[in-house]
Amino acid sequence: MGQHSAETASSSSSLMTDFLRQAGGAAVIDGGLATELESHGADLNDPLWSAKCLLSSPHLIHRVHLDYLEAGADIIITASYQATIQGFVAKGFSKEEGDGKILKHRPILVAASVGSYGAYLADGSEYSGNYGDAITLETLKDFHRRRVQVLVESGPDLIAFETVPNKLEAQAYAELLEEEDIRIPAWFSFNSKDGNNVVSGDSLVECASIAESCKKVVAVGINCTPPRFIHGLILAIKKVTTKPILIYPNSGEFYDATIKEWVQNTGVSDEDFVSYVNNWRKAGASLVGGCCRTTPNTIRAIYRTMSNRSPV
Ligand SMILES: C[S+](C)CC[C@H](N)C(=O)O
Ligand SMILES: N[C@@H](CCS)C(=O)O
Ligand SMILES: [Zn+2]
Repeated sequence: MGQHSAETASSSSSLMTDFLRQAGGAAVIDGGLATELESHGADLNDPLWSAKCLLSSPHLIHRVHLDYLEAGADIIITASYQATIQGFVAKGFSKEEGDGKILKHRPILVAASVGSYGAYLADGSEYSGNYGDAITLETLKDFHRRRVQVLVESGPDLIAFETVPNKLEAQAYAELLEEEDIRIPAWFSFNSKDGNNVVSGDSLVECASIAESCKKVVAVGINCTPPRFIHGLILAIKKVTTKPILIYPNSGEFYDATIKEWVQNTGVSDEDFVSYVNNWRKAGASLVGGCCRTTPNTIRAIYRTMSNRSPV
């Protein structure tokens, strides 16, 4: 490893720990972006899902990011989850456009979202992680390569590889970060539907170990997963990582991909969601927020609960 890349690796690895130290030992991540876009009237029944608003209503995205910052989020995640080169080309675009960067009034990190190949399929495959034998490590690296480069060129503080459903995609991201010599640190966030493995059935511990061994990864954790599973998942991740642990669960509701709606009205209320937060912190999570079906109210409540932060 040359001197330059050694320096990069060390500045990458300190970004999150420095940020957490400054924030008092823990930080708040924002909540569901798509959920809020919908509640402001956006129709996300589209192959691009929330990324459709980058084209049709960027003012709404701006508004939702500000709402989350006002609610207390220290880290906001961009609308690029389902923004893929292939998805925009299918809409008749060739090559253009990037994300704007929000003005910082206090230390804030902007995390560029990268949703999985399954998210691009727009059929809920990010909750199965079953891509079939035709999809190989190389396919996945090639699928993500250019979009990751485009996101990096837009200057985010972090790349958020989120809702990662299987081990193959985690491996693809880790190799891509190295091959493309990406200088922006990343987090890996997996999802689970059994509180034990990631959604494909691959071992969470093995997935988290891939994140652990990648120098460019500065935090590892779980998102878009029911709150009731989170405590056990944190304990599992803790066995294999020294990196900060992040969690941003969904409300606990179920996504029906055929009708593209959240169908069970049995989600966890904001109060209940927040009642978990101290336990998650004690279990070892230092970054806490919300994913689908959580709102600025959820984040405000998390922020209040975490206001007496102490180093972990
Ligand atoms: C995290 S899920 C709710 C995202 C949407 C899905 N990829 C779809 O397009 O239906
Ligand atoms: N960042 C995305 C996550 C989807 S699982 C969103 O909040 O809409
Ligand atoms: Zn989600």
